[in-house]
Amino acid sequence: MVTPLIDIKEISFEYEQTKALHNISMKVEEGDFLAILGPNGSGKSTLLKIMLGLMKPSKGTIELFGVDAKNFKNREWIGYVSQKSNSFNVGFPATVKEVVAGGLAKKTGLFHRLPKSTHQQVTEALEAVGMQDFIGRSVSELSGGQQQRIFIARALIAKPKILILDEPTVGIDHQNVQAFYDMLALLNREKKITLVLVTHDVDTVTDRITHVACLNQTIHFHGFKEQLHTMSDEQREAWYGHSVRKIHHIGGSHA
Ligand SMILES: Nc1ncnc2c1ncn2[C@@H]1O[C@H](COP(=O)(O)OP(=O)(O)OP(=O)(O)O)[C@@H](O)[C@H]1O
Repeated sequence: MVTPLIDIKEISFEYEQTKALHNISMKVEEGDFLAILGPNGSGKSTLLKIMLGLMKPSKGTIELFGVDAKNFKNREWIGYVSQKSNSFNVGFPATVKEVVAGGLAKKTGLFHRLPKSTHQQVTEALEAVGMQDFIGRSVSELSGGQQQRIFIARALIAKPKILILDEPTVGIDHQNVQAFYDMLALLNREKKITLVLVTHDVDTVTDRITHVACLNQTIHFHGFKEQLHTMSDEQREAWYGHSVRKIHHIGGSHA
């Protein structure tokens, strides 16, 4: 049997007074392009942070690449682009090359001279996100969508096997969101990078993903997006409340 990249077993999580996640079990397999969907406050960011090993569940266990998260050493296998990465400090005059090369800092150490091979690695990472022509530009001069691609390149340069993105299209204008998801789908298909993301772009993301997880404290559905129509109206409503009509079309149901 193939080992899942992430295996979450019966986890729960509370923030002091707030119950955020309850008894969640799910696996992320190699090659998945998984979108975690849910209303505001449904625990999506919390779940990502637990997947990343940044927060410990109050109950349950999580295995990363078959190893208990507590003992997992190969952190570079898991890339993360946080929700706030594209709110870049415009006063900080870093170039695209410097920001992307920063993704190697864990390997080289922040203050070591970067080896000659770095330029090639930066170029390859930028090519993967369609930003190779911007290598010498100042990051603060780029649009929100371009900055987000740069931060993905920064995560990619460390050669992760899985990339986790928290609402990556925040700050990207509507017409560029489609192209952004196309770029992610290409990373998934051609570079074989497993992707997990949280998003509110239900309409746009649906064509590109392979799997969906519907979260609202518990998992209401997790599987191939084509099977989402097997959820009953009651299940959808329990998951998403009043906005349920908005997401009716996923998985081929046209209620
Ligand atoms: N640091 C924190 N301290 C206390 N409660 C928190 C904290 N972070 C999140 N919460 C609460 O935990 C619950 C889940 O929050 P979380 O940010 O994971 O939801 P989300 O689905 O990512 O929301 P959104 O779509 O609005 O970003 C919410 O009720 C939230 O108010």
